[in-house]
Amino acid sequence: MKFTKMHGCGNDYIYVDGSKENIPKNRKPEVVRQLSDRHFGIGGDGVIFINPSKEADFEMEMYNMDGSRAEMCGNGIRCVGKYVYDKGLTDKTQISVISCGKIKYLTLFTENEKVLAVKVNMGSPLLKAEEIPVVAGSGEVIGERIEVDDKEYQMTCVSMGNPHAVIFMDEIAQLPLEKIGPLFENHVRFPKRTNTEFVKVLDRENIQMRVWERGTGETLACGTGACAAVAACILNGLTQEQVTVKLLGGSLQIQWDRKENLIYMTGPAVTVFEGETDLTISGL
Ligand SMILES: N[C@@H](CCC[C@H](N)C(=O)O)C(=O)O
Repeated sequence: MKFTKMHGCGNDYIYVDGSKENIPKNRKPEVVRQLSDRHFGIGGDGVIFINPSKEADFEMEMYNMDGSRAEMCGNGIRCVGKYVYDKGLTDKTQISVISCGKIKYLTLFTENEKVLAVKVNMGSPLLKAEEIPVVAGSGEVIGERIEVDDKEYQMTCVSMGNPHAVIFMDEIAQLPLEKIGPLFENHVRFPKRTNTEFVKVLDRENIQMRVWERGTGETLACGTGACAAVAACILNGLTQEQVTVKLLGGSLQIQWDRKENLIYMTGPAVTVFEGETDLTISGL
């Protein structure tokens, strides 16, 4: 099986051309776990299949490291844009990509025929509790109390197609994410589990963020998480509409255009290496 290893701000995935590599859908979770393993596989935060689509230019089929499917992936979709352009699968610099039935629109920024950065219209954030989903009284979950490991936190919940709980903190550098991350992810209030963003507001234009991702653990960056964090900042009156999100692996520019109610994400997309792997080890 041929693959390309790519990352966006250090959030690294294994990219596979689904039109060429025919892996049965029911075997994908197991193959994903094996390929993502950083000791016994290629290593990555998960696997993304790029498939043909009738509704959009391309389809993104995204899996977390544990083999679970995710509805959307912000860093991943920028790399999909780079993959299809750099490999000549399109010559357009404005493309559409569908994931789990939702179409996103990408603008590709190129230099010397290669994509360096991508701006994505990530659509409107969903704020109603049942849309996220989070167990709460009806309406939006903004600065609501949640108890984790005998400690009280205030969370703001946002769906960017996938679920996010945003927690504001004065300090995040020393936070024991390995301990508290899984407790948020699997908390009884999140029926589909959750991604959790721990955010320190630096000023009205800059925030710092660490993330515990559903199905993967702590990653160096999360694009949908950065969008959710900025939406949460604005809902809590903490920042302006255009914000730089500083993550462990780099920075993303996020804008929530309140008039159009659309979130735009701009950031890098990088190819690390290409290779071929023998899938017979997983019995295929
Ligand atoms: N890292 C991604 C999000 C990947 C999916 C997430 N773990 C989930 O299960 O929802 C991003 O950049 O958005």
